[in-house]
Amino acid sequence: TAVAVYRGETNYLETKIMRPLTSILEPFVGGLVAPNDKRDTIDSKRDGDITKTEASETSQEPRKSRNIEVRFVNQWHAPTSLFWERSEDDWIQVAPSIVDEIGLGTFVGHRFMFTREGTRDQIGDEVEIVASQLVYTLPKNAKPRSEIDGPCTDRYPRRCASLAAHGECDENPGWMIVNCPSSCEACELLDPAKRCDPARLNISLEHIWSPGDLDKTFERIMRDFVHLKPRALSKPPDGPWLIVFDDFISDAESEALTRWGHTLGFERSTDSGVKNERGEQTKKVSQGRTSSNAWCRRDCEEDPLVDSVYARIEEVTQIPRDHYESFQLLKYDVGQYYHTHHDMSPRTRNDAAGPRILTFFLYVSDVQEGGETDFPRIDLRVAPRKGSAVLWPSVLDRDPWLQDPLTHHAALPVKKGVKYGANAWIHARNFVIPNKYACTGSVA
Ligand SMILES: O=C(O)CCC(=O)C(=O)O
Ligand SMILES: [Fe+2]
Repeated sequence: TAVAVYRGETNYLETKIMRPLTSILEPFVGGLVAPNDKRDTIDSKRDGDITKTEASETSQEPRKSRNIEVRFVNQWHAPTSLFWERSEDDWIQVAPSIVDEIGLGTFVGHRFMFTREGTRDQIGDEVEIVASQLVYTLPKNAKPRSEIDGPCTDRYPRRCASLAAHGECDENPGWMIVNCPSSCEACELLDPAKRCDPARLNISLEHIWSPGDLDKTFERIMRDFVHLKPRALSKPPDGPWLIVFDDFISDAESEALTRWGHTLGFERSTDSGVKNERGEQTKKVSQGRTSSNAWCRRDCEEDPLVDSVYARIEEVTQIPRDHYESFQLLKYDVGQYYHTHHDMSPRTRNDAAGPRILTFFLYVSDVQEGGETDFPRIDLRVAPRKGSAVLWPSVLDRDPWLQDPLTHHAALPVKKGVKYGANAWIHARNFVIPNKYACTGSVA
């Protein structure tokens, strides 16, 4: 098996190298997944992606016998990510951040490319591994492909044409416009200002809450959902609302969420950086957050045991589910944590979906020791207990466009056991439509 050396993150990369084929093109665009490639006909719907990738790995078997270890050197002015070609015109990220260089196990004939860190923005040319060369350098003066090919060029020349012919420009417009603008004849929509204009997306500019609605929502929850055993650890006027539900999800629901996390594959959590000119948010391996996570989309979201959790959150918050991000499933091993942060970034006020206004955090497992959610500014800690949940606002009652700084929080390190959790983030406006059009960089 390949041995990876990656700036102290050996485990992460080893995992990626040993099973790169289990994760589909997820990291390319904030919140979006590549459409299933229609060239492969897949009978099993649920496990379609996995079936497909296993098959393509087998077909590469003979090439793997020519394993070599090589170094990739980044002399470009900014950090880059590295992608392999998994099968013809189908690329997958294998190294999220190369500041100077990394070593990787690979095989002769394998093709790779560098991209701008955390995006699919190709920098320089594609290169093929040859037996006589052990070092591959991205030069200082390498140019983004978009500068050479023109701004409106497909990133996957063959695949884009095929996907467009199968209607994916309408089915999956965000990923398709960003990656296949030429095949979708959508050059003008590459510009996020145009693509994400709320008027074009036909979404209301209104905030779901008027001033005063936040307090009313929490008061109603305390009054009407006694069977979920809500306890207000903090409430106005002494502090922000912070409600723990001792009984929020069933064992079956908890187990379904954990199972989905493993099926989809937990990957090291990322921070989001700047947006590029196509509106893609760059992603960096997070320093402040050492957990791993997976996004519950598609089949996961449709699982009745996940659907029922969504339905309960809708009932409790009275905010429709098209304001929610997909569940972010989290896993913390011993020593892993998330430093103090806020879930709502003030700059998201201008996003089509508006800022996050509520966090529903689900505790999906018991933890033997550690792993509390800590709210340092109000001196409160919530210990994880399987089936419980905590709910807090990210914004202020008197002006729900503004961040409430008192709900900064952290996940304290797990000391013993494994912690599983799930975030449901709720936005001021419709999230689903902007997300479909690649207008919600801020997924993680
Ligand atoms: O794990 C926790 O307790 C909190 C996680 C969190 O704050 C987040 O993912 O934004
Ligand atoms: Fe958080």
